[in-house]
Amino acid sequence: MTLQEKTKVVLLACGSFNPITNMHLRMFELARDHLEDTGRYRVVKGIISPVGDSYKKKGLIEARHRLEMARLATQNSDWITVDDWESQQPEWVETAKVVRHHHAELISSENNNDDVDTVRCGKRRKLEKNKNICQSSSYNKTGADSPNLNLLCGADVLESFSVPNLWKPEDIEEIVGRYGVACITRCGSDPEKFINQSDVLYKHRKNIHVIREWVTNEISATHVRRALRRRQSVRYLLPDPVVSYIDERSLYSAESEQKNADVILAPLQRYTSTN
Ligand SMILES: Nc1ncnc2c1ncn2[C@@H]1O[C@H](COP(=O)(O)OP(=O)(O)OP(=O)(O)O)[C@@H](O)[C@H]1O
Ligand SMILES: NC(=O)c1ccc[n+]([C@@H]2O[C@H](COP(=O)(O)O)[C@@H](O)[C@H]2O)c1
Repeated sequence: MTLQEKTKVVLLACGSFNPITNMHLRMFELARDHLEDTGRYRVVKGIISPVGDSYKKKGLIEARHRLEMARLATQNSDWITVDDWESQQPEWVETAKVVRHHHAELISSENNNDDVDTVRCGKRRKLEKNKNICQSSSYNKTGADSPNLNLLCGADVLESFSVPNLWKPEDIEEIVGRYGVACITRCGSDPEKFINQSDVLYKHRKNIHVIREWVTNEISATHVRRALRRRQSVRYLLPDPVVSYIDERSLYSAESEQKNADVILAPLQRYTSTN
């Protein structure tokens, strides 16, 4: 299969990123290697979409800080970008809607003959140095193919599909059926078993790429926030500029961890109250 015949893929990661960790960045690299190793895909862009404040997760600090940390973490990447559309919405936005929004943006940039890879990240010059992406950009102009948008997530997110009142069944169907998922394994997770046990996931199993992280790695934002509250070092768990950003503003404390402590998570609130 020639480069031009491969399906272009854009990876979209939705999450709290409270704060962004090296594992969040590694997810993108793992997924790109895995998809490109199949010989069928060309990963042209990664998008990080931090959730808005109205998600109301316990300990969630303001989106402007989470966005800025994600921007600092990706400033040297030539393919991963940060997008603030989701976090700017006045209400919490379902992930299916976020995926739909980004897919519509991709299609519209294709139709406008924009470079899918560069249109919204403002890193045109840097990207043009990347031969692979340069070729894919010129290919876009022919309009010969349209990119796939895959939701990039950890296995915990996939497994959360079965939590009552957390996800609408039609949203799950849309995410896995229409777009597709790139799922990174986490300690204690068994995504293949989970897919087998779920009728909707099994039906769309060809759209779910399970990507094994062999170097089992439990860097989690929860662990990072805990270490910060205890004044322990988080260096090498987060990119250096993110560590400095947090330190300079003392972003995480016992007090910040109590944010939203008495509030119900937005999806639970939305779906429980409409039932
Ligand atoms: N160590 C990890 N291995 C695989 N996936 C991960 C890992 N850490 C985070 N992710 C994934 O990154 C995405 C965004 O993560 P998010 O910030 O919402 O979760 P988190 O790091 O687990 O945060 P928290 O600990 O605050 O719940 C999710 O899809 C999550 O599954
Ligand atoms: N029904 C839904 O669309 C739904 C439910 C729960 C979480 N999510 C999303 O999953 C992501 C990860 O959330 P957590 O940080 O809680 O694991 C967030 O972006 C959140 O918006 C979506």
